[in-house]
Formats: sequence, C-alpha cells, structure tokens
Amino acid sequence: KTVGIVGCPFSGGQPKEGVDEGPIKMIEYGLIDQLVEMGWSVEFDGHHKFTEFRPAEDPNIGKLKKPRYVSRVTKAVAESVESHLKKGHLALTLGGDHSLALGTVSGTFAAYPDACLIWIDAHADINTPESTESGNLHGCPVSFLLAVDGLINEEITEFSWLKPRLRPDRLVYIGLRDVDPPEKEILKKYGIKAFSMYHVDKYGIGKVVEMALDAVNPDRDRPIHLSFDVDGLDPTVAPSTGTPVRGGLTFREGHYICEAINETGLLVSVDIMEVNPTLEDEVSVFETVTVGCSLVRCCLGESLL
Ligand SMILES: N[C@](CCCC[B-](O)(O)O)(CCN1CCCCC1)C(=O)O
Ligand SMILES: [Mn+2]
Ligand SMILES: [Mn+2]
Ligand SMILES: [Mn+2]
Repeated sequence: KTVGIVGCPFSGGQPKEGVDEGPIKMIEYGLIDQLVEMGWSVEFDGHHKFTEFRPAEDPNIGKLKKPRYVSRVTKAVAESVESHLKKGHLALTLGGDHSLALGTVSGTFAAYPDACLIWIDAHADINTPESTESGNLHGCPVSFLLAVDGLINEEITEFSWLKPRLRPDRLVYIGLRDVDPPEKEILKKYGIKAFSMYHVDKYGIGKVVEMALDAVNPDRDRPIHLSFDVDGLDPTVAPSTGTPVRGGLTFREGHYICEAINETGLLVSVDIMEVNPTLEDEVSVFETVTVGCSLVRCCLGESLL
C-alpha cells in the first residue's frame, strides 16, 4: 500500500507567517521514515514550490484576500491529490493553512464522487465571500466546495476551476466551538451535521465518531476524506497554530478519531492542516509538529496494541 504525500508549504489563506513551514517540519521530524517503518511505501516528490504561483498583483476581491494566489495553489493541489488517488494511493496532504482544502477535497471528489468529508476543527470554515469578516480564505473553503445554490455568487470567477461536488449530507464536523453567526445559519439552512465540543462532552468521542459515520456513511461503503485542522485539538495539545481556541479535543480524543476512521478501512484522503512551527517556544512547536505526525500514523494504521 502506497501513500502519496502532498507537501503544501502555503500560508496564503491567512495572515500569520510560518504555517508554510508546517509540512517541512513534519517531514524533517521523520514522518516518512515512520510510515516506511509501519510498512507503507511512500511517494513524496518534494514539497510544492508555491511561491512561484504568487501573482505580482493580487488585490482583494470584495473582502477576500489573496484570491488569485489561493486559487492557483489549490488548483494545483487538487491535481496532485487526484493523481495520487487515481494511482490507488492514499493521499496525505500536509499543510499549510486550511484554504488548501479547496484543493484537497476537490481532488478527492474528482477521484471518488461518492466520498464523504469528515472535518475536524474548532471552526466551521464555511464563511462565504459575503459573510467572512476577516477575508481570510482559510475560513471559507467549505462554502466553495458545497454543491448547493445561492452560497457563492457567480461573480467570483477566480475559482471557476472548482466544481463543487460536496453534498451537505456528505459533510460532518467534529470539535466545533468557534462558529461565526453567519456560519451557524448556513449549517442550519443546509442541515449539515455538526458535533461540537458539547456533543463530545455529552456522548464521549466513541459515540460521536459512530454518529458522525452514521450520518455521512451509514452503510460504511463510501470513501472517506478526513480534513484535520490541528486547532480542533485543545491548545494545550497543539499550541503552535494560528487560531487556537480553548476547550478542544484531548490528545486521545484526536487520536481516537484517526484510529476509528482507519478501522473503517475507507479512508482515502487525509489533510493535516494549520501546524505553524514558528508561533511558540521550542517545546510547544515540538509538541504541535509531533502531534501532527502521530495523527498521521493513527490514520495510517498505527495502533496501541
Ligand atoms: N471564522 C474565522 C476563523 C477561521 C479559522 C480558519 B481555520 O479553521 O482553518 O483555522 C474567525 C472569524 N472571527 C470573526 C469574529 C471575530 C474573530 C474572528 C474567520 O476568519 O472566518
Ligand atoms: Mn505509484
Ligand atoms: Mn480551525
Ligand atoms: Mn480549519
């Protein structure tokens, strides 16, 4: 079994420097050897050089920041992910900020139209060009990916390459605790299944993962795309990330999600996003990078016994 690693040193979807170093650090910390050790064959042709994609001019479109840069980069990511999947590889995307999911999820649905998406995050990342306050595209990817009318106005031709294929009933969240009011409206309007930290507390992570799978994969026959924003974890677990929010998933809850999804045998594509190894002290950086690597290992079959 082969895993194709898509290294995405990219920070254009948000304002903080450093998140582009996330993939570099995860590889530097030995992720490839760890996966080889587990029996995986690894295809990694080096990190993408996205700085070459940066347009000279990239004025805001409405409130959206760096729309052209994000569009070009995510289109390339979509092609990489799709290509690995069409070769029968498991796609592993290392971020980089979460706007990259515009590419990863597009790539997965191009290869597996019947897929479902499990989004681990403190945030819903479902702002529209109108509803966003920050204009940071890492807060918007899901709204662009949803195959529903009336979310994205046609004027945004930047992302015309993106064919929205994500049905609302194929998307489920775990870990939410910082959702903007307009995002709450969108979740309600489309009946999108969302398990917040309230549900994790109420039911426990085991039941929550089971309910999440029941919601989007009732017969356990659909390929799974897991998009894991490390800020879904509590900041004491993954401190070095751009938008930390207290009251998050424990180390074990985060890993349990990956172990349980691995156990389905249906995982085809996984993103580990928003590791920024420049924001905190050395120990915090080490913790955040290594938790990213251990989440990957659990997605790829590492087990405690
Ligand atoms: N929803 C936010 C955060 C997005 C985080 C992206 B992720 O999950 O990939 O890290 C926050 C907007 N919020 C509005 C009220 C004032 C504080 C910021 C946004 O900027 O849209
Ligand atoms: Mn191959
Ligand atoms: Mn987040
Ligand atoms: Mn996110």
